[in-house]
Amino acid sequence: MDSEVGRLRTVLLHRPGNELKRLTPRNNDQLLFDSIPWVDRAQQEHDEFAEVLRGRGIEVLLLADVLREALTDARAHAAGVHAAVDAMRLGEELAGSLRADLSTVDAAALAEVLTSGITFEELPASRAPAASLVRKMHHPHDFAVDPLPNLLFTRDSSIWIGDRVAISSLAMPARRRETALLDLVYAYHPRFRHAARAYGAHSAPVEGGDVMLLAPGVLAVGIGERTTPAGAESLARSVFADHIAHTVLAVPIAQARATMHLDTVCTMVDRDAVVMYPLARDSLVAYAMRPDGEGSLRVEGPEPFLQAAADAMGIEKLRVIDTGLDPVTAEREQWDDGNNTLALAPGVVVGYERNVETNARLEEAGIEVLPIAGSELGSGRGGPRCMSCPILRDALT
Ligand SMILES: NC(=O)NCCC[C@H](N)C(=O)O
Repeated sequence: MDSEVGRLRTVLLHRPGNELKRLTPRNNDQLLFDSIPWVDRAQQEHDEFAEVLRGRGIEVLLLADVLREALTDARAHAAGVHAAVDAMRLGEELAGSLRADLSTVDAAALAEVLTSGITFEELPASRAPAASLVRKMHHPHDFAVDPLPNLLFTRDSSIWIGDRVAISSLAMPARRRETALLDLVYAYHPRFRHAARAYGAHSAPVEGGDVMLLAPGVLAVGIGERTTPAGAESLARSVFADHIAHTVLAVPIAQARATMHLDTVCTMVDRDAVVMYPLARDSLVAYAMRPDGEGSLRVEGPEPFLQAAADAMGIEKLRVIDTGLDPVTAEREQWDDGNNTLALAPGVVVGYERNVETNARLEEAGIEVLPIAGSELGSGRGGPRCMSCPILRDALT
């Protein structure tokens, strides 16, 4: 895959499941949701999103399916149990007994534990109550295995670049275990087990929402709340070593919840066009990393992002679709992921229907917007791009 906008062929989504039912007003901040979603409606909205993609001939893979299928491999099952049970949290006694229990469950049940977590109350009653201080002292509703409600945002946890997949190293504690799940899927699912890797899940943090394939050979990487300079450098070294990119632009973004990833302020909507939060337009800068020809990097800049991007892409100008919004509407629609579109082909994007003004300006500029509902999906602060991991796109010709 070499761009953001080549015709999309295969995409990985996660239909939100029981893990969203774990969210409460006490834990939603820590679990990175801004409110408590109505789960049935979120699922309905997500089904509609998937249908829009299927309706355009795109193959939709669901994470729960590929995870379950991967876990039918005994090695994956063992790795899944290992990833679920944290002896530092549970103590040796309880960790040992939970490991023994999970080793006997089938792939579907293990997948459910890995995604939805398990509370102390849900642990088998017979397990180590006398020998486990941890079990006795925890509140029954505490998590023995944390749920992963942010699996919904498949964009962030793995990234396809060229014919390689990079498993992200996620920055926030609430998302770190997603790495292990995606690693299982790519290592053991028959469809993926021969996929070559890029970067390395144990490197410094890079999240997929920060990584943008501006053009064949050209990446932009947001640096902010999630992706660190060290992470961007690791990714650059890896893609240069594999000859799948010649330029990586590191783009500092505000370290704030509203702008947690580069794709919250900017996404590509055509080969040479982006939709961008107006305040970012003139303020974004980029540091350009290129191979120095001797196995290391050369870093230049900073210079204005739009110029650096156009130069690296070999075009005269990267068009910014001017949403022309007043500052208040722009801020509201940015918060509601108006700039977070998913391109299905050059000039065709999916966007949340609620961003009426942004979508109207995109249409005026000749971009076809396929609207989807997102009132509940958006409670985790992510739009169509965040909720999708493209696996295969046609090459840009
Ligand atoms: N690419 C994205 O911007 N993803 C959105 C992730 C939202 C999720 N609740 C998070 O805070 O990580």
